[in-house]
Amino acid sequence: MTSREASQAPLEFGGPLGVTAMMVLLPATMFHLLLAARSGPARLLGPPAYLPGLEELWSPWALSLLFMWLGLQVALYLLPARKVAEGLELKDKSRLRYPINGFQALVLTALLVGLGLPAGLPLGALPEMLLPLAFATTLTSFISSLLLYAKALAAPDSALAPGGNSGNSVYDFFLGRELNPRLGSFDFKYFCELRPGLIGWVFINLALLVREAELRGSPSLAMWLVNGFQLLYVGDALWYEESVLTTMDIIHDGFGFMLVFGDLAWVPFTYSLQTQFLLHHPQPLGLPMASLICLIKAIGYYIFRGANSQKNTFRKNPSDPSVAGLETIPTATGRHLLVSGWWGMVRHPNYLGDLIMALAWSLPCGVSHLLPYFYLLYFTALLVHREARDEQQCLRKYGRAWQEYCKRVPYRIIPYIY
Ligand SMILES: NC(=O)C1=CN([C@@H]2O[C@H](COP(=O)(O)OP(=O)(O)OC[C@H]3O[C@@H](n4cnc5c(N)ncnc54)[C@H](OP(=O)(O)O)[C@@H]3O)[C@@H](O)[C@H]2O)C=CC1
Ligand SMILES: CC(C)=CCC[C@@H](C)[C@H]1CC=C2C3=C(CC[C@@]21C)[C@@]1(C)CC[C@H](O)C(C)(C)[C@@H]1CC3
Repeated sequence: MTSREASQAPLEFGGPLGVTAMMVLLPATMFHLLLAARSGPARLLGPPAYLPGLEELWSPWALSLLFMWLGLQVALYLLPARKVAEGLELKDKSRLRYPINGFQALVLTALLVGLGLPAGLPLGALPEMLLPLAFATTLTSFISSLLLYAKALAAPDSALAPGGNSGNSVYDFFLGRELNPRLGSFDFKYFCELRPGLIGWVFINLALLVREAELRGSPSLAMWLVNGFQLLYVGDALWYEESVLTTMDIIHDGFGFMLVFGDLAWVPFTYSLQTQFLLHHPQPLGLPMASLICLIKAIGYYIFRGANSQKNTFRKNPSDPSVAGLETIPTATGRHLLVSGWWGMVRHPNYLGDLIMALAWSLPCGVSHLLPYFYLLYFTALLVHREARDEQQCLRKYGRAWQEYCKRVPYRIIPYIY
């Protein structure tokens, strides 16, 4: 698509007004959740228990800690990788190369933290710093997005993202003008999508567990479960790091405020909401209920991993024995669409598995409060919207073959319901 064609593409997220509202509402929601989790009533809806002053939000220490963390993750990204993968073909027919060493970065970070703890690393003090850390990360996200936008103004047409190149500067700042901003071989979007925020989320969870042990003698079963489930999710994302190269975020979306803030701030500070809630609102959890929750998580993970792996294997090598027997329909592009197996059940089985896992992350927090279910509610909205965006893109890509697929597999995410 030329930049002129792209500028005529329909605007998403409600256009410039919609994205302006999101740039205010997303950080405001994140701070509301951080404050609500530590307040007595822990209300999801309604005004915050109190409004923090600037002295509670701004801390040079938090900013230094954030930069040390980003520096560590950059250093780990630059270490030799077990594999270098190629991305999908770009407009100019070239392919970018990406290091596959995210899991290694997680393990090395864990080793460093593990060695640091007996040497006096005050991990249990981190929960007290969440508010200033989130503030520093939000400021950093705004400034980095501005720098990325300025960099993109000088980028050639072929480097622009299909969506974020409308000509409206507010809209393009939010969606991101450039598809794959890089400094040399360092890829900002790929780095941010899987490293500082995702790995940061695991260590924020761990810090909350350590703090609970300091306060109450030992971590609760609920805290162990949420930590374990979310560690599995992040470990899985990094183990299968290469599959992120075919997601909408990497191949379609530019790198603007939405993904910068989403990756760096939203993921670590709001996805850890359940463990934040549990620190301040301990919940009793018996073994029978814990076993049931583990079963729900296992079912969700089975569907999520099965569906994602089936599609990735099929896209890489359709004659792989694990997918060769599946029924498919041809498309004019030469590619095929799966119509049996996981992708014959609903059109987004991976979303279904992800949503079931999201439920399992909230259940250990009991049913007395709505707050720990925020992730499930937000994630449902995000996936319903994402599914609609993906359908539009697939319809454009595959035309009649996509319509045929929709006829053969009429449900989007939940069999017989939606
Ligand atoms: N925790 C979080 O915050 C988030 C998690 N996620 C998770 O990320 C994962 C990836 O999601 P996402 O990037 O949205 O998209 P998907 O992995 O669902 O990929 C969609 C693409 O798959 C291909 N496809 C669709 N149907 C078929 C079919 N029948 N046969 C073969 N290929 C098909 C199409 O691309 P093509 O044909 O070009 O290959 C389509 O564009 C999901 O598990 C999701 O739940 C996503 C967003 C946020
Ligand atoms: C509301 C808001 C700030 C929107 C930005 C959305 C981002 C938070 C998400 C967009 C796509 C994402 C993905 C993951 C995390 C959340 C964001 C960045 C992901 C890395 C989570 C782990 C998964 O296994 C995944 C690798 C498939 C996934 C990729 C998409």
